[in-house]
Amino acid sequence: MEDGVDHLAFERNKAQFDVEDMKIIWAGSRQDFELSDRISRLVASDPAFRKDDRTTLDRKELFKNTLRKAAYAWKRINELRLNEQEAYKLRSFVDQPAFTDLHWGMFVPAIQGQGTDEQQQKWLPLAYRMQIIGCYAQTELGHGSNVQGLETTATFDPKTDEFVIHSPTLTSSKWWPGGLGKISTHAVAYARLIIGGEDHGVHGFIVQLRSLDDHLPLPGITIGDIGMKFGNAAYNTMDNGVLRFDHVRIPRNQMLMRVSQVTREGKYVSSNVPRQLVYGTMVNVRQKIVADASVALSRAVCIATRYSAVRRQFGSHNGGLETQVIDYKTQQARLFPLLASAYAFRFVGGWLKWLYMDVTERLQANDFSTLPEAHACTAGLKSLTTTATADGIEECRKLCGGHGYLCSSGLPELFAVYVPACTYEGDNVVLLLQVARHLMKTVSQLGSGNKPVGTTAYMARVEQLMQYHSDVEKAEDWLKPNVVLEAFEARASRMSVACAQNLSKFANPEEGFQELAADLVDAAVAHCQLIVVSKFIEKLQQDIPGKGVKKQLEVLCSIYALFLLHKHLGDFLSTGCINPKQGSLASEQLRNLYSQVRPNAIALVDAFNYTDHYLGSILGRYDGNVYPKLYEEAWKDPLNDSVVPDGFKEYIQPMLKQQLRNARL
Ligand SMILES: CCCCCCCC/C=C\C/C=C/C(=O)SCCNC(=O)CCNC(=O)[C@H](O)C(C)(C)COP(=O)(O)OP(=O)(O)OC[C@H]1O[C@@H](n2cnc3c(N)ncnc32)[C@H](O)[C@@H]1OP(=O)(O)O
Ligand SMILES: Cc1cc2nc3c(=O)[nH]c(=O)nc-3n(C[C@H](O)[C@H](O)[C@H](O)COP(=O)(O)OP(=O)(O)OC[C@H]3O[C@@H](n4cnc5c(N)ncnc54)[C@H](O)[C@@H]3O)c2cc1C
Repeated sequence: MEDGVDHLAFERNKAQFDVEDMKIIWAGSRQDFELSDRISRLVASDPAFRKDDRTTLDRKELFKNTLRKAAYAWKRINELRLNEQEAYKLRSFVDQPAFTDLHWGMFVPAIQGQGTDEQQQKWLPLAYRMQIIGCYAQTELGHGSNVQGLETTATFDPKTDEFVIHSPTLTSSKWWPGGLGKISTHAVAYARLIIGGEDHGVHGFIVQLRSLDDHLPLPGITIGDIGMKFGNAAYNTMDNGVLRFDHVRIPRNQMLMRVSQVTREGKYVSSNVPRQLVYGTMVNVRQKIVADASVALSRAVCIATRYSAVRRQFGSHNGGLETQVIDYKTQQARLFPLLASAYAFRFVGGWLKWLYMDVTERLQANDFSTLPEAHACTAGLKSLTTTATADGIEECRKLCGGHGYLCSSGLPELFAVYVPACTYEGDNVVLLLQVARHLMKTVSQLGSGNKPVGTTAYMARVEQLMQYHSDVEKAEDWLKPNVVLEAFEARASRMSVACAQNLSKFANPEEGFQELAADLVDAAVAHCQLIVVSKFIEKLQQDIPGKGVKKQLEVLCSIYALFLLHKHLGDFLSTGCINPKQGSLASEQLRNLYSQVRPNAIALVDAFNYTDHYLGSILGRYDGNVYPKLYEEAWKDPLNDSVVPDGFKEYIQPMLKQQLRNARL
C-alpha cells in the first residue's frame, strides 16, 4: 500500500470466512499455495520483469523486450535451480506470451507423447536444456480445424532413407504456429505421410528449421512472422509464423513413431494404438487451457470487484457518501456469476487434470477405453470455459465503466491476450461438435447393453430423466444439490435425445448432423455445463477446512448453477424439466445469494492471492487507491512528454492560421 492506506480495509473486515484458508482451497493445496505465493512475489519484486511500459512499445521493441524477459527468466530458473513446476509458475507470472510457451507447452509434450523411447532420449535433453527451441507446426493457411485436410507432404525416399518435406501449394504453408516466426530452431511439423505414392494421413515430424550457428533458415526453408494481431501489445509479443518447405530432407528417424512406424524398407506399420493419439498433444493442451481459464477470469473478476467497491456513483443523501457501484443489484447480477464461474472453472480444471493423468496412465498400459471420454471432456470444457472467460473479461471491462477501457485498467490487454483461446487448440464450435458426436454415439448405444460411463453415466437413467419434473416448491429448494443436479441432468439428456430422434429422421446421418448442427451444439453445451455443476457439487462433498469457507463455496456453487439456469431458462422450460413458477423461484433465490456474497466479495477475490504486478491494473490494486494512481499514470503517457505534440506545427497550426485568415476576410 503505497500511501499506507488500505481503502478496501472496511470491505475486508466484513468477510465472514477465513481468507487464508480460502487461498489454500483456490491454490489446490498448502504446498501449491506456498509455491505460487513465493514465485509470484519473486517475479513481482524483480524490476527486470516490469510490464507497465508494454502498451507503449512498438512491435520490434515489444518483441525484443519479450526475448530479454524470456532469456532472463531462463537465467533465473537455472540460478535458483527451480524444478519444472516452479519454472512453469515463474514463466506464467512473467505474464507475457512468448515462444517459450510453445516450446514447453507443445513441442516438448509432442515429443513426450508421440516419440518412441529412443526419440525421447535423443531430443528431450536438448529441449530441456533449451539447446534447441521448438514449436508446434500443424495449422496451414488453408486448413486449421480440418487436420485431415492438411496438405504438407512427407514423402519417403527409400534410396536415402529420408523423408522429403514439401509445401506443394500456397495453402499448404504452415501459418500461425507460435514461436515459429523468428525464434524456433526446430518444429514438430505435421504432414501427410506418402510412401510409394500411397497417402497414410497426417503424422508428426521433427524438422530443423534454422541453423544452430547463425540462426539463418536452412536450405529449402522460407520462414517469417505472419504480422500484427488483435490488440496493441497483447499477443504481439509472440512470433506466430509462416513456413514453407521446398523438398527439405530429414532422416527417417525424425518421424514421431510411437503411434506408427516406417521401416527402412518403407513399410508402414501401425502400433496397436488408436491413430487419434497423433492428436494427443492437443488433448494435453486443451486440459491445461481449462485450468488456465479460471486464472484469466479470476484476474478480471478481481479487478472488477475491487473497483466496484471503490467506485461510487449516485445515491448521496444529505451530502453523505454516494453508493458503491457494487451495491447496485444489476452490478451484482453481472459480476457475482463471473466470480462464481471463476471458482467453478478452478474446480473443474482440477478434476480435468486428474482425468488427463488417469487417461495417460491407462494409455501407457495399452488401455484405450477412456480416450473418447477424455477427448470429449477436454474439447467440451475447453470450449465452454474459454468462451465464458473471454465474454466474462469483456463484461468485467464494462463493469468498470469508462476507466475499464484504459489500458492501465489491465482489462483491454487481458481480453486481447485471452480471446484467441476461443480459436486456438480447436475452434470452440468445432470442438462442441466433437462433444455432440460423442453424445449421439452414447444415446445410440443406450439400448445395446453398452453402459454409458464417466461424465455420460447419467444417460443410463435416461428413462427416469425423460419422466422427470422438478419438485421445487419454494426458493430454498433450489439450494439442494440434488435438485439442481437432476434438473441439469434432465435438461442435458432431453436435449441429446431430441437431437438423436431428429437425426434418425435423416436417411443420411452425416447430412442430418450438418442440418442439426446448431441444436447439437446446444446439447453439447448443456452436457458440458452439467459437468461443471456436478464437479463443483462433488468438490463440496469433500472435507473443506477453514472457518466459513465451505459455506461461501456452497453459495458460489448455487450461484453458478442458478445463473446458468436463469440464462438458459428457455432450455429448461422447453424440455419441460421445470415450470415457469420454478424458474422465477430460481431467480428469487439467486437474488438472495447475491446478497450473501456481497459482504464477502472482496475477500473472495483476495483469495486468488494475485500480486499487483500480476494483476497489472490500477483499478484492481490491492489497496484500492485508484484515483491518485490513475491520475499519476496518465502523465506517463508518451503523448504527455511534450506539452505541444509533434505534428502540431505541421498540420494543426496551418489549419488554425487558415481559419484565422478566413475569419479576418
Ligand atoms: C495455459 C497453458 C497452456 C500452455 C500451452 C501454450 C498455449 C499457447 C497458445 C496457443 C497455442 C495454440 C496451438 C494450436 O492451436 S495447435 C493447433 C490446434 N488445432 C486444432 O485444435 C485443430 C482442431 N481439429 C481437430 O482437433 C480435429 O481435426 C477434429 C477433432 C475437429 C476432427 O478430426 P478428424 O480426424 O476429422 O476426426 P473425426 O471427426 O473424423 O473423428 C475421428 C475420431 O477421432 C476422435 N478424435 C478426434 N480428435 C481426437 C483426439 N484429440 N483425441 C482422441 N480422439 C479424437 C473422434 O471423436 C472420432 O472418434 P469416433 O467417433 O469414435 O470415430
Ligand atoms: C493466437 C493463435 C495461436 C495459434 N497457435 C498455433 C500453433 O502454435 N500451432 C498451430 O498449429 N496452430 C496454431 N493456431 C491455429 C489454430 O489452431 C487454428 O486457427 C484453429 O484450430 C482454428 O482453425 P481455423 O483457423 O482453420 O478456423 P476455421 O476452421 O477456418 O474456422 C472458421 C469458421 O468456420 C467454422 N467451422 C469450421 N469448421 C466447421 C464445421 N465442421 N462445422 C461448423 N463450423 C465450422 C468455425 O466455427 C469458424 O467460425 C493458432 C491460432 C491463433 C489464433
